[in-house]
Amino acid sequence: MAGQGQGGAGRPALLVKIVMAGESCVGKTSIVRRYTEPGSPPAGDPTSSYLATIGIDFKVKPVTFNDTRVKLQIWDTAGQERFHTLSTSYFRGAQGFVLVYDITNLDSFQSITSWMKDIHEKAGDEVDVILLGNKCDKESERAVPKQKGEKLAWEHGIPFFETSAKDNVNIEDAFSVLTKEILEKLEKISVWSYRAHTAVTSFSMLLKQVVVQWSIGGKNTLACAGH
Ligand SMILES: Nc1nc2c(ncn2[C@@H]2O[C@H](COP(=O)(O)OP(=O)(O)OP(=O)(O)O)[C@@H](O)[C@H]2O)c(=O)[nH]1
Repeated sequence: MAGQGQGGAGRPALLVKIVMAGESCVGKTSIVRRYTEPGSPPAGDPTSSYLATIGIDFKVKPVTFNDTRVKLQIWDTAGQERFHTLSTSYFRGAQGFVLVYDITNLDSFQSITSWMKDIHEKAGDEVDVILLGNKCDKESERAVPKQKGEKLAWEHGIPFFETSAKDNVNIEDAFSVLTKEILEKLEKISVWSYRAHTAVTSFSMLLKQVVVQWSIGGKNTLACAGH
C-alpha cells in the first residue's frame, strides 16, 4: 500500500491535489464545503445564498488511509463559461478530479463529455476521475435518470455516485474512493519523484491563486441560471 513508508507516522503527509470540475451551479463549492467543513450550513438551505465562485479557491482536508497520512488539497474552480480558460489552467498537475453535474439540469449532464476532454487534454490520461450526479435530494425535479449517469461513467471507466451536498449523501464515500484510487496509482511510482513534482506544481498553483484572488476577488453574488 502507498502508505508504507510514505506519509506514515513521523513523515510529512503526502500532498494530493484534487480539482472540482463541472458547470456553474451544480454544487461544486457545496460539496467541498460539506466535505471539508462538516459544521457549515447545508447547501440548498434557503438561508444560505448562492455565491458563484470567481476564479479559484482551495481547501485542505487531512485524511489517513491505511496508516498513510494524506493532505488533500481540493481546488474549487468556477463553472461559469467566462472563467473556463482560467479554471482549466488549474487542471495541470492534479492527481484527481471530481466531475460534477446536477441531476435536475440536463445541460450540466450533457457537458460532462466536454469536461472529460478538457481534463485529459490538460492533465493527461492517467489521472483519476469520479463522476457525481449532485442534488439527488431533489428527486421530484430529476431531469437525468440515474442509469444515464451510471452508463456515462461506465463508458469512461470511472466510479459514479449520486450525491447530495444538502443531505450529506455519498460525499465522504466519493472522496474516499477517489483518494484510494490515487494512492494505489502512487504506489507504483517513486515517492521522492512524486514529492518533488507536487512541491513544484503546488507552489506554482498557489502563486497563481494569490495573483488571481488579488486581481478578481473570491466569491461574488452573481446568480447562475435558474437562481
Ligand atoms: N437541493 C440542493 N441544493 C444544492 C446542493 N448542492 C448545492 N446546492 C445549491 O446549488 C446552488 C449552487 O451551489 P454551488 O455549490 O455554489 O455551485 P458551484 O458548482 O460551486 O457553482 P459555481 O461556483 O458557479 O461554479 C446553491 O444555491 C446551493 O445551495 C444539493 O445537494 N442539493
